[in-house]
Amino acid sequence: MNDEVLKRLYQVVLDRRANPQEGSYTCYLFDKGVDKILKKVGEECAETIIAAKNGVQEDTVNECSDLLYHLMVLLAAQNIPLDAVLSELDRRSAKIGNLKQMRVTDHNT
Ligand SMILES: N=c1c2ncn([C@@H]3O[C@H](COP(=O)(O)OP(=O)(O)OP(=O)(O)O)[C@@H](O)[C@H]3O)c2ncn1[C@@H]1O[C@H](COP(=O)(O)O)[C@@H](O)[C@H]1O
Repeated sequence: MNDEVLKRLYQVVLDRRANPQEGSYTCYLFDKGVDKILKKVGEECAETIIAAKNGVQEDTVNECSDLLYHLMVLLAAQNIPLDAVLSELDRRSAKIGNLKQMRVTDHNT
């Protein structure tokens, strides 16, 4: 396992869209359209909340995984590269890291 897994999953999702395969759940979602994909994102989000509230870590991990997969399908359906989200997260972590560093520096002067 490594942190490239989301990128690989996104590539598989793109490949399913370009090369439809029988029995593929991803193709089924693309066929149904964006409203179905959004419905699934909403369902998986709600299931994640319920699992977390119940406090069973294994269930929460499973629901978060379902949610991330469906988010990958949503990004692909909207023609948004995964890198757009990863870059935004990267930008925020640099910005927030800088802000924290500035607060520490202010505090020490
Ligand atoms: N990560 C996933 C993944 N996570 C969840 N799911 C599917 O998401 C569905 C969620 O279950 P639900 O009970 O909510 O939905 P359902 O009743 O099956 O179907 P709906 O009619 O409600 O949509 C299940 O069918 C799961 O199999 C996934 N399907 C595929 N992937 C990845 O996508 C790749 C390609 O899969 P295929 O497109 O199926 O070849 C796989 O190798 C995996 O890496």
